[in-house]
Amino acid sequence: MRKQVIAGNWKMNKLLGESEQFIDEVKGQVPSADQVESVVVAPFTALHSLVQKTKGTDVKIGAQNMHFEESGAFTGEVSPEMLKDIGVEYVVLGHSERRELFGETDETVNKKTHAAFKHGLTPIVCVGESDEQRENNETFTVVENQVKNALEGLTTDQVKATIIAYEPIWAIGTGKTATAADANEVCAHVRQAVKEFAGEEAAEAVRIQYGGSVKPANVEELLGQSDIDGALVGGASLQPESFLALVEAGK
Ligand SMILES: O=C[C@H](O)COP(=O)(O)O
Repeated sequence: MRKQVIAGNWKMNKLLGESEQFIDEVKGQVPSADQVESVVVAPFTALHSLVQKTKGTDVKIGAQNMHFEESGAFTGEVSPEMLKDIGVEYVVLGHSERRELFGETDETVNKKTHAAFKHGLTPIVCVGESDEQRENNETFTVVENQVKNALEGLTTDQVKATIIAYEPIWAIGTGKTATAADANEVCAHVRQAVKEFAGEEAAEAVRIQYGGSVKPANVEELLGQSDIDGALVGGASLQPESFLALVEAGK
């Protein structure tokens, strides 16, 4: 049985004080990390403080992106070592908004995934199709290629430790959620792609989240699906009570 992982991706929201207040409200309320992984993926500006505030609690902290290089002339970027140095444990890679708006590619996602493991960070690798690709019945091909390109060169153990987030672009921030059955069908195809790429053991171990307008009203049905092992949540993760409802559903 795979442990569910619920990650709240705040995107470009919350000032430092708001971030700290959120953690103060949830850190003693989330279920044990033995039951469900509760991850807050905050802006860079809050990461150090939130890591300090969550030490010894069941709340884990993640970053929304990072570079793959160790250091150098990459203005505006943050290195894997910088995240590890302040105690960040997870990093979201290849989010569709970074692919669409900031030129992220399968190649850079793969380099970043390798860099994450090199520095002891758990990658949450995002894949998902556009509305047009869905209309053209290209969903399976798109996500399969993104998965295999992201995992290229990883060891079996690294694949097993990777979290893959299936996020249909047309469901992100739109209020349109894939039906649980449709989401599960694609997540099962992602798992099959992992099996073909890295074998049965890796396919059974890898955790696959669904993301795209997840909220307390629909999370139970989604997490009850055979091939969905968690959720990557945007809007509904910004409020403490909503976030707590989401992680409770993951127990
Ligand atoms: O990273 C989170 C996804 O983009 C989903 O965002 P959303 O829950 O606001 O649709």
